Order: sequence, then C-alpha cells, then structure tokens
Amino acid sequence: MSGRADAVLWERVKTRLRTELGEDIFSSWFARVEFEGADGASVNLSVPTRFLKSWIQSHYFDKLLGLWTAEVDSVRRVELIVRGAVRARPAVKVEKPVVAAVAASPAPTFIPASSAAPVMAQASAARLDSAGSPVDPRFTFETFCEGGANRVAYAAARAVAETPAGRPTPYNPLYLHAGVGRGKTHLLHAVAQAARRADPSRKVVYLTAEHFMFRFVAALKNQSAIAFKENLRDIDLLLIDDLQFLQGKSVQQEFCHMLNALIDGARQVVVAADRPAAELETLDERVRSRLRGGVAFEISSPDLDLRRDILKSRYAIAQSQNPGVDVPETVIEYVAQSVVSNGRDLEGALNRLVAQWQFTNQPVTMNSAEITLRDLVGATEPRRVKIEDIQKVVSRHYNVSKADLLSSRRTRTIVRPRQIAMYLSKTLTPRSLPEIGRRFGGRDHTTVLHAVRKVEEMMQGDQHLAEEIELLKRMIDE
Ligand SMILES: Nc1ncnc2c1ncn2[C@@H]1O[C@H](COP(=O)(O)OP(=O)(O)OP(=O)(O)O)[C@@H](O)[C@H]1O
Repeated sequence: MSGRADAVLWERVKTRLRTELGEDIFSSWFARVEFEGADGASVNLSVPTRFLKSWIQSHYFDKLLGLWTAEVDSVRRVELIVRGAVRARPAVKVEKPVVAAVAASPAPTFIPASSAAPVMAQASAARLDSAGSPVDPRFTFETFCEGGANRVAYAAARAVAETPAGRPTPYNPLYLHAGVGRGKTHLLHAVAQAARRADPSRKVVYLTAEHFMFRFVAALKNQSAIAFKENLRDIDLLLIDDLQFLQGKSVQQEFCHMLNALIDGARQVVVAADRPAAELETLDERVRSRLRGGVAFEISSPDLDLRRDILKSRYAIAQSQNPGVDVPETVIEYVAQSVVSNGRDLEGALNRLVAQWQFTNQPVTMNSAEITLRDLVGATEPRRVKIEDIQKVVSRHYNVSKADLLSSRRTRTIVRPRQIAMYLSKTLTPRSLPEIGRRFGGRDHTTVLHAVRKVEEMMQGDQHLAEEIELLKRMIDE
C-alpha cells in the first residue's frame, strides 16, 4: 500500500464503518479519526484524545482490524495514536510553515472547575478536580463576544452563573446546541468560572460526556459506582458538554438518574450538544424527554459584526503576547468577510497569520493572507439534508410518486428508486437504519441495510449507476 491508494482504502473502511454502525455511532467515535499512514502490516490512525483511543480500542478494535484486513490481506495491526503526540513532532516543513506554526501555537492551560482558588489567567499545569473535567481559564464571559447569533444563549448562560445555589433559573435544564466551533464549550467554561467566583462554596462541576462515561465505567470496574453517583448528586451546578458523545445503555441510564435527581432537587443543569436533543438518536428517550422539559437555545453561525468582534478581541490578545505583530486592519477585515464558518476557524485563521508573521518577520499582506487562508476562505458548514428532500428528488428523477416509494409495491421500477433513496438517506443524513426504515413506510432496519449494501454493490459494477447517484446527490444538495 502507498500514498493515495492508502487514503482511498481508508475512505472505503470509513464508508463500511458508517454503514455497519450507523451515522450516529460513526460520527460519535470515528469522525475525528484520521489516517496517518500505513507501513507494511501496520496501519496508523490518530485520534484527538486518549479517551477516544481507549474507547475505540475496547469497543471497535476487532471491527476496525477486520475491515482493514478485508481491504488488504496483509494488514495485521491497527495502531491508534493520540494526535497531540503525532503532530507535536518538530518536523517543520519549509514549504508549509503555516501548518507547523499552528501546531506550535500555545496549548491552553487548565484549572479545575471547582477549585476554590480564584481564576488565574495563567494556571501552570493541567489538573483535574475529583469530579470534573478541566476548564480553560481563557474561556470566560469577558473573552466571549456577544452578537445576534448567540445573544439569547449568552444571556441564559450569564443568568445561570449569577443565580445563587438552590434557586435554579427557569431554564432548567438549559440546553445549548450549535454546530462545531460556535462557542458552546467557551460558554460552559465561562459559566463554571463565573459561578465559582460569585460563590466559592457552590459546588460547580463541568464534565464532558466522554469524561462522564469514562469515570462511570472506571467506577463500575473498581466497584466505586455508589460513591461516584453520590458525588455527582451533591452538585449545585452541573455543566455537561458534548452530549452527543454519550453512548451505552447503562451509562445513559445513570446519566438520566443523575439528571432527574439534580433537577428534582432544585439544582441547575446546563447541557451542550452539536444538535437539538430530538436529533440525538442514540440517546435514551427518557434523557431526551427530560431535556425537552427544559429550555433549548441554538447558537447560530456568526454574522459579519460578530466575526469582526471575535477577530478584534483575539488580535488584541495576540498583540499583547507578540509585541510588534503586524496584521493590518484591512487583512483582519478580509478574514471577517471571508472566513464565515465559526469562531474556531476565525481563531485558526488569525493564529496562522500571526505565525506567518513570526516565521517571515514581514508584515502580513493581503496577498500572503489569501494564500495562507486558502482552505478556510468560503468554507461553510454542510447543509443538513432531510429525508423528505431525498424522497422528493428521487421520485421526481425516476418518475415515481412519493407514495410509491413508501408503499409495499415490489415492481422493479419502484424497488430500485426506493433502494437508491434509502441508500442516499443513509449516506447523506445522520439518520439511523431504524429511523430510515420508519420514514420509508415503516420498514425494518434490515431492509434498509439490505438496500444500502445492494446499491453499493451495484455501483461497483455499474459506472452508469454510480454517475447517476452522484448526479442525484448534487441535485439534493442544491
Ligand atoms: N462568540 C465567541 N466569542 C469569542 N470566542 C469564540 C466565540 N465563539 C467561538 N469562539 C472561539 O472559538 C473556539 C471554538 O469554540 P468552542 O470550543 O467553544 O466551540 P464549540 O461550539 O464547543 O465547538 P465543538 O462542538 O467543536 O467543541 C474557541 O477558541 C472559542 O473561544
């Protein structure tokens, strides 16, 4: 195996994982796995956290290896590496200074959420308190830029932080949802820190869903589950981040008990996730229903004013850390106009420009900025495709009615478009097989799986069909 061929194989393995595990599980555990290379019998993949590594190793390792071996006979091992360890290598490629510089940008320093010590701008090392995940001291309300996209979420978060213990806000649980990089984590960390500052005796715990799972599974293993549960139920303010990663029946049940106990006991809960609760399909219905009983606010993508504000406040910080740094206002405006996706990309864009200045010791010009930011400019979040859109486009294209697609009729002229529509629903939406089955006239999930496999198989032997499906995808995307 080598070069491009490896990457193609990895795409195929991912497609199979997606089909076999369902979009939700795939995006929870594999969306952040990256292919690092292959070396004879060994395939190297990287993941962003140690937790993800151990979870994949214990739950999906055999499947991963099996799928690789099915592609390449000689593969005997799949190595999972934690990305920080891979990327932090000092291998600075001269032709790509920007990437190296971004990797070299300072890592956040952390303080524990429930530490009684005042929040300091520069905590020296990452520490973990007994119940929570680390909180980044830079993520405060003061460094969060407010705008139309996040105004309501911001106000609700502030209200939570300022409301004394024992008197939860009317938003309980408060559910914040948004696509990547729009500031959910920043807001949760800001709440944790402000609440601590307002009342150091208040028990505030910030936990990522991954960390909750990890702690719960570890507590079960060493038989300290009861202490773990009691510790969590004694909290005044609980902040749960990245709820979409909460997996596993017993973990979800425990989470649900905790949620009920806290809310019924007049404690405040705040939850953040990348989509509305109703769309978290792998989440236990009882948890979803409890979340629906609270108040949900969405953070939408930043408008131009907010993008400008985020960039300006980040640049002010960069100036204080890098005396003499020179990114002209026109370039900042260019970034605000053209990097439209989210706060993380804006921050990444600015980091690159600052790194470019550090590497070249030259003021950043419009031309050089355009080259440096080529891949970020104009990037938007993919539009969410709905099953109805797919059904509409497929029925129009094959001249069958939507009722036919959903019916039990088995004539060839209907079966084929129906299978294609199911295949497209599986590959273009995050819907699970049972959900797709329900949306296609109440079919069983195995029927959907059969359709997906059948279409994949037909596409391999029929170039014409493969092109037709590509065309349908484009039509659905329009
Ligand atoms: N309104 C904002 N003001 C200031 N910084 C922001 C804002 N929105 C996002 N950011 C910055 O963008 C980066 C990404 O934000 P954050 O990690 O909070 O996003 P997220 O919504 O939790 O994304 P993900 O779901 O990918 O974890 C952070 O560095 C954050 O400080």
